[in-house]
Amino acid sequence: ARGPPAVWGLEQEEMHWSPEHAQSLNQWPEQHLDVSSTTSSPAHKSELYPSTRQRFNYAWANDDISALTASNLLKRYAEKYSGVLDAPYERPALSGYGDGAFGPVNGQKGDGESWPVAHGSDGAYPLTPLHDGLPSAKGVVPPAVPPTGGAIGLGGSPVVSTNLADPMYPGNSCGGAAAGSSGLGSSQEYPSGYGGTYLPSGYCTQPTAALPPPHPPALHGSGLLQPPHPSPALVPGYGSSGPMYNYATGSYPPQPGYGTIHPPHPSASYLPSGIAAPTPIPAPPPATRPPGVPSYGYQGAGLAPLAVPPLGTEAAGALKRKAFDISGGEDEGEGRYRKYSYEQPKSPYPMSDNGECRGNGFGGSAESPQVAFKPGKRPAGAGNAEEHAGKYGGQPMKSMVSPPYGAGDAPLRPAEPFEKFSPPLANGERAAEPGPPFPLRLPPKAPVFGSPPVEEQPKNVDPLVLELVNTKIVERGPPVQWTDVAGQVSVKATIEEELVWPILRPGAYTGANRPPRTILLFGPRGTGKTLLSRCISTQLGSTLLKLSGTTLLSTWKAEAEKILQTVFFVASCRQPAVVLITEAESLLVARAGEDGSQVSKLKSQLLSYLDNVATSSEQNVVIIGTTSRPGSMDEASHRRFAKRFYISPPDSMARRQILHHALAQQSSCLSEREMASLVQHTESFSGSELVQLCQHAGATTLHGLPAQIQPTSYQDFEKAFCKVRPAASQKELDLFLEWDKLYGTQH
Ligand SMILES: Nc1ncnc2c1ncn2[C@@H]1O[C@H](COP(=O)(O)OP(=O)(O)OP(=O)(O)O)[C@@H](O)[C@H]1O
Repeated sequence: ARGPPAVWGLEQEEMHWSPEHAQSLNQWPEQHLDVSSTTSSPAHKSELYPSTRQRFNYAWANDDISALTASNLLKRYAEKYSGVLDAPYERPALSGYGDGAFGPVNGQKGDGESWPVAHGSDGAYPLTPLHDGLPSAKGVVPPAVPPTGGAIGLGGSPVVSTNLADPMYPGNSCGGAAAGSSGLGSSQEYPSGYGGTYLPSGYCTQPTAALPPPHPPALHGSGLLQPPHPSPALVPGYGSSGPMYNYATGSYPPQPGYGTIHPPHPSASYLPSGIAAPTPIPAPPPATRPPGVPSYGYQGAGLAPLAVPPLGTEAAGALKRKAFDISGGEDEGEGRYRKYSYEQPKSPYPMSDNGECRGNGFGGSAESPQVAFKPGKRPAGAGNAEEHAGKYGGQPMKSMVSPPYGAGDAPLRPAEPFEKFSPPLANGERAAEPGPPFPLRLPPKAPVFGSPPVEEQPKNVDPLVLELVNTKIVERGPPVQWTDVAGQVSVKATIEEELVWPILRPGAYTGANRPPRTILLFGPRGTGKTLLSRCISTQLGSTLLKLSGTTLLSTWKAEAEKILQTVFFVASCRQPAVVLITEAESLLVARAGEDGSQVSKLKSQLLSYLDNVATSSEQNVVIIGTTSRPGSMDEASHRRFAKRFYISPPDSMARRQILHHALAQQSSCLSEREMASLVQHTESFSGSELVQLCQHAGATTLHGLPAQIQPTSYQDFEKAFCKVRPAASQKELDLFLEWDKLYGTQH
């Protein structure tokens, strides 16, 4: 038999293809099969060899074949090819294709040379395109997939198997010897390592006598036997241009049990024997990385993966936080917001209403033994206060290196206890400050906003203005922790989840929900908006630049635009940075006043910065605006802030905490009932007003006896109430609530 003509023509120039060849090949089935009858029973088609029926369709389709002839042919071919057809796909034709099938070995076979064939290629040709299991015939040898090991790779690739000198099958009694001597193994191009028997045992099942005769020498000589595989890639082991197996045998260590083998892939040359070339696995894009993937630096640094709450659960989170607020934080011991809350202070004011304290408005309580008030103790760690104050209180900062977010060993969150409220002391030192979670400055980065690096002095930045910004606007106050802000539990939780964490872990927050970079805090004066902003800056480990809108328009009016520009320039250079603009409404006022031209200029300048920060993905700059008059801003302005949080006056628990800690700074004697009354009478007081109230009450006592002898009493507070009143009326508070409903971010 001759090979199928359809695939031969590709190298016709090389093999001197001519129309005569085509004609003779087109007649190949008739000539070879010697068909003489056109009758064929359907029974023959369906019954005799149903499994191989399709493979011989070309015979049945011939009109000249008789049923008997066809039946005999089928039977004969079935016997002959049963071994081939039913064999695993790697077995057949490896030597059957031999050089006859694959053509010139390394391009060195001449057309006129004889082509030794192991056991004939007669059957291989017609079967090649029909055998579904023959990858080489179908052109599906996957050269790009290296075998995973010597044995597997060899077994899985028919081509490689052909090259295999298999000591396990030394005496191939069923043609193997012949193949070894006359097949590829004996080819002069192959060193001895490839010689010997290279047929797997599967060939033993094929009786040599049953194999069809080899190609007529005339076909070889005429060059008509072209390789059925036109692409050298399909013949990796033998193609002259195939790169896979063209290696010197000696360069590969012998494989145990298989003798010398070819390497799985050229790129595996650096690998020890038997190890497949690694398939490069592209790193998943950051957008698809789940939080636990170790490619992230902060986890690689040995930090435990943080369970980052998924975005998109805002509503559920808000509900939980609301529930927490409504319940007054009763579940805070177990709740997730415990860290945002003050620890419920144990009252230092026992029931001592027996008249010992002067001006006790509650009258004496005979049952209540009086216990002298002990001034509030400094929490543990107070010994570090001086050290800490020195660190943040005027001494030059030693460490100006940014926390290595995502790469270093620095904790991503400070390990603060989150239980104790320890507000900043009046003189700037901290009582129980655990210290900054990380150094507060970044190395200069390439700035955004189109400015050059900080090393290069920008031409359009006035050095004096730059100095002003560095000295007056860049804040160097003590760090503020979440627990330093009384109340606002749900706001703090929302800000941490939606702003702080995403900035600290950029890889964990990707996709459509870009973390907000612009926040508006609105509420009555003194409710802690600035304090909360400083806390956010601390949590981010960022530089804080605090700019007052009214100061910009009054004191610094002449240089207002330059200052605003320089503020954002410095922020860009000192990322991560928080630009806090207090009284933002003065810059974003809806209607222009007398100096409308300058205000509108500043307004558009600020709005462009807001847009820039919100859209740029390259920068770690957060803009926080605070206002106590949100209604005076136009909607286009306040909507530039991605989140708008209402910072309400403290609730009763927060008031108690603020009072408690304010009084801890001075000597006082208030019973629990007095404290409860105080909390009750200070509704709608802001935090700032509560602190003022305590200061006034404490100052009253100084007029008489020394403070340590005359602690602050409730009567002192009664007098102080005359001086300190809540600035926000109930009507104003209602307006805040209304505005919050309209424009505020639910949390
Ligand atoms: N929630 C609070 N927890 C603890 N202290 C508070 C709180 N709110 C206010 N204070 C006290 O009041 C002081 C002033 O607060 P802060 O400046 O943050 O208020 P504000 O809302 O920014 O005021 P303004 O609107 O005038 O800018 C703080 O330094 C702090 O001592």
